[in-house]
Order: sequence, then structure tokens, then C-alpha cells
Amino acid sequence: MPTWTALTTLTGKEAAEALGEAMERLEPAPTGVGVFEIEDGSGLWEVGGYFTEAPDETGLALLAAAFGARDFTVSELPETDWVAHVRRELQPVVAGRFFVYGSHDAERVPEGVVPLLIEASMAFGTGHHGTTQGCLLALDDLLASGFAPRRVIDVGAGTAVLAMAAARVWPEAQVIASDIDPVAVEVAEANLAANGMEGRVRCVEAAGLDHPEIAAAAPFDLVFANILKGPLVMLAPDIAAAMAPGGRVILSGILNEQADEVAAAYAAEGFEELARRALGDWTTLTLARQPG
Ligand SMILES: C[S@@+](CC[C@H](N)C(=O)[O-])C[C@H]1O[C@@H](n2cnc3c(N)ncnc32)[C@H](O)[C@@H]1O
Repeated sequence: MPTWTALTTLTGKEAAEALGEAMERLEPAPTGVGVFEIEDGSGLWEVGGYFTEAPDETGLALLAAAFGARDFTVSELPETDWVAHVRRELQPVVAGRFFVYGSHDAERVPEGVVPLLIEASMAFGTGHHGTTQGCLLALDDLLASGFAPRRVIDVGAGTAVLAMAAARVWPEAQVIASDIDPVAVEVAEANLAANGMEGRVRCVEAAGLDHPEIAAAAPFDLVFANILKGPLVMLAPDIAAAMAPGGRVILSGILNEQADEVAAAYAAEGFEELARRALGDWTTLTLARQPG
């Protein structure tokens, strides 16, 4: 089990995300970076990274200064199996008809839910974040409306929680889970196996929609993309080009104040906004591709 150095700092909301991204590019690379709002009314955000080998102190001081952040606090974490620890702490998540749980809660799955077994891992998507929950609730609404897609893609699938949810409720649909991160693709495949869904969802490593299997499977009736505002806006033309007329897009990873900008980028590509849901700081949009 490795020992860890945790580096944390505080900064404003605007700088926090960019600082987190900059930390991911540090050498030696962190094993994980987190960006969280401090819920004390201060408006400050905590940015933290976990390293097995601490980066150079001067570089860190320059990085903090560049993003208007306080000096990094360095703490050595004891040898602990953090993944196992976090797993035990995680409570199941209920979002609409979906019940997302870890194996330690296998005995607590209620009757009548759509169960999704997701272990805490190096990939995003245990169901605890407002963006994942927003997407699951949007999916629940689409299902309730009678929408039945034939082809679905989850772009930036992480654990594949959304792809598996879609595959469970639409057994006839062809479902692809793609991620730019090869570790996420491995985790997605492991999750499919853990849920007895091997081969049910095709997992591919791809930046956006740039993959021959994705091109071959298009056009899609339903696209999930829970990424971040920047990539979502950049991907709008590619997503539009890969959609079937009347298809739906569920977008998240959007801070509430960014939602109009993302909706406008998709309106310019012929999408109509059907629904908008804010959970905490995060907005999920459901859009429909206009025919023609
Ligand atoms: C916020 S997580 C979403 C995970 C999961 N879909 C969920 O809703 O919980 C975003 C995921 O998108 C991936 N990602 C980021 N940019 C991407 C891109 N341009 N193309 C594909 N995947 C991307 C990340 O690696 C990460 O796994």
C-alpha cells in the first residue's frame, strides 16, 4: 500500500477548476485531484491532489500564486487502503428509479428499483455527484415520457453508470460507453462484469466522438455527455452531426451560471431545450435535436 502526500489549497470558484486541471499536469503526476466547494458560506473552494511522490515546492508556490490561491498545505497520509475506506463510507444513491450502491450494501437493495453496482474507484461516477444524479433523473424523465432510443452513447462515461442505466432500462438499445481516459475504460468494463452485463455495453477509449466504432454506430437517438462546459461547447457540432433527428441529449458537468452559454451553443446546432435541472451548483440540460 503506498503512502500519500496530500496537497490542498483554497481559492475562488472561478480559479478552482483551472487550478485542478493544472495540478493534474504536474510532474510527478497526482493519482487524483479533487475540487470541492467549502460549505461554510465563505465562497472558497478547496483544490487538492494526492501524490505518491511530492512535487517540487517552488513549482507549487508558483502554481498557487498563478491562480490566486493560498500556499499549499502539505500532509502525509498514513498507510491506509483509501479506496476500501471510501467504499465502506459511501451510502447508496437513489435517483428516480435507479439505486446506485457499492458491494458493501448488496443486502440493502430495495424491491422495484433499477440496481447499479458501482464500487468507488479511480473513475468518476459513483452516483454521489449532482451531475451524475442530474443525468440519472433526466434519464428517468425520458423513460417516463415513453422515449425509447435504439442507439445510445455515453461520452465521458467514467464508471459507465449512465451507460449501464440506459442499457438496463432499454434492453433492446445498442449502447456505447466512451472515455478519453484509459483507466476509466478499464473501470467501466469491470463494472459491466460486476453487474453481470459483460458485452452489453461497448466500452471504447475516445476523445469526444472520434472513434471508428462510434462513427459506425451513429446516428444516436440519445447522447449523454457529463463532462465540463469547455468540452461540451467544443463538442456541440460533433454531437449534432452524430444525432438522429428528434434525438435527445443529456448534458451535465455545467455550473449553474454556465447553463445559458451551453444551451446557446447547442441551440446554434439545432437543439431545443426540453428541461433544465439544478442540483446544488450543477445543472443538467435535456435537449432535443430538431428534425432537418
Ligand atoms: C464528470 S465525469 C462523468 C462520469 C459519468 N458519466 C457520470 O455521469 O458520473 C467526466 C468523464 O469524462 C471524461 N472526459 C473528459 N473529457 C473528455 C472528452 N473530450 N472525451 C471523452 N471523455 C472525456 C473524463 O475522463 C471523465 O471520466
